[in-house]
Amino acid sequence: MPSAFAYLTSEVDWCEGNFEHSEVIAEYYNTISNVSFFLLFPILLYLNHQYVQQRRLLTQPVSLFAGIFSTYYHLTLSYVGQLLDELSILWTLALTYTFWIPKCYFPGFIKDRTQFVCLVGIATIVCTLMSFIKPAFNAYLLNSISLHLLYLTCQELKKCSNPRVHRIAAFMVMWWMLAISCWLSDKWFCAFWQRINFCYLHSFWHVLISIALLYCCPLFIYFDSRYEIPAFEPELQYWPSDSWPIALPYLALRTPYKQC
Ligand SMILES: CCCCCCCC/C=C\CCCCCCCC(=O)N[C@@H](CO)[C@H](O)/C=C/CCCCCCCCCCCCC
Ligand SMILES: [Ca+2]
Ligand SMILES: [Zn+2]
Repeated sequence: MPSAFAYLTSEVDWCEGNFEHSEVIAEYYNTISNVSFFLLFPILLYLNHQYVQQRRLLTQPVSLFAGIFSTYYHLTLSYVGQLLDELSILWTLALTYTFWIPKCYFPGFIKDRTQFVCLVGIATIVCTLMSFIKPAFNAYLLNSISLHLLYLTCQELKKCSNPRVHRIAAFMVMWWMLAISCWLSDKWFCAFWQRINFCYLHSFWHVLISIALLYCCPLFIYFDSRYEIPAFEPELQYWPSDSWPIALPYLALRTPYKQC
């Protein structure tokens, strides 16, 4: 029986041909496209430094682990690589949920954040154990979390008339839809993509979901700051400037309201 660390032992093999461009890298483009995850964290940290200073909180460092393990997974297509890839995403999402879900979205039977942390902890442990049984199924489960994030976004948008916030949410949804279409298409229609010799959709997914997160994170920290740091006025802005055709959204915290 091959070791769980051995090449090509993972349950899922993506559409890109294996060892086509290198003798050591199983899926070349799927591996190098992970660079987008490594760029994500420093960009978010740099742009949203005011928020980080105030809240002393940003779980995005964990997205670096997602990048490292995703690189290892596509490089080897090993069973351990697949597990680490999924578990790093699962635990990043769990951390994000425990810190950022506003209290008003807790289930009715939950009284405070401590109880909510316990609930998320139990769900995460169950999903971690499930990963060992059927890692391929867990990938669908992880993607379905995006639907819950979408629901939360809709609920928050109902309470907010700021057109900038609505615009950033619309861009986030657009990038996410492009990303998820690539992920699903690579999985389900691989025979078609092989026929036309274009098997790179999973690497497109890596880049597109990173772009979606560039919109998702400022948006969610904007919602969070309205609940948790009411002394500041949050404002979504674009770097380097609003007028540039390509610009990155970030959260600026305006000077505290004057207290009488
Ligand atoms: C401050 C608020 C932040 C909000 C949410 C941020 C959550 C960040 C969580 C995790 C980082 C995601 C890193 C993705 C790594 C993907 C690696 C990968 O491609 N793995 C595949 C195998 O190679 C695997 O099949 C993929 C599994 C599914 C991953 C699902 C990730 C969902 C991330 C949520 C994105 C939300 C975007 C907008 C939603 C409307
Ligand atoms: Ca492959
Ligand atoms: Zn991947």
